[in-house]
Amino acid sequence: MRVAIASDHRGVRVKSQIMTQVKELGHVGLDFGPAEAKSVDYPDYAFKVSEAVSTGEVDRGILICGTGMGMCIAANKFAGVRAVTCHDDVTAEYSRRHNNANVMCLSADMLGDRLLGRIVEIWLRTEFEGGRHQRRLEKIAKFEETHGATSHLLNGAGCCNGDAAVEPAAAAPTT
Ligand SMILES: O=C(CO)[C@H](O)[C@H](O)[C@H](O)COP(=O)(O)O
Repeated sequence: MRVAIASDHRGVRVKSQIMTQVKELGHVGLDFGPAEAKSVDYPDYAFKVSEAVSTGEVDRGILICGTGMGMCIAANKFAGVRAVTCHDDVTAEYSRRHNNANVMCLSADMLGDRLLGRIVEIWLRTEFEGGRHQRRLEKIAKFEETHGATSHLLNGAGCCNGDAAVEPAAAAPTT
């Protein structure tokens, strides 16, 4: 599989550890940054990876920040992205078996290296079960389609460079 991996400043060390592991497991690991542990904003990196998953450029994404929570919130704004925060063997396994998660978010601050390694291995090797779970995911996909709350592409809006993604909406009249 092609796996895009990114982090914020808190996850840079863990990112390179996971990159090595992903390659050792026989996958193609793609580093979506950042290259150094200087303070950055996690949504910029979540958006890069989620866009790649959403468009099919990669099969899966792994995102690492302090808690694994902010990355997950940002990642789920993209069509077709099913991002989860995993913190143990069970969440790693069931996020695949039942949710067919295609983006996994991890905490660099709270999980030790051995546990992280186990979570990554389980998440990459566990298959989706389909069946009744497929029906449920189709309901989510349908909602996404009809409500159009997510965007497919960043369209060069520049938000991955830390700039504003879109022009601010016109200010509402105050009177
Ligand atoms: O989950 C997160 C965001 O919700 C992360 O913990 C971030 O890494 C964290 O918010 C970054 O905080 P910092 O004080 O700027 O390092």
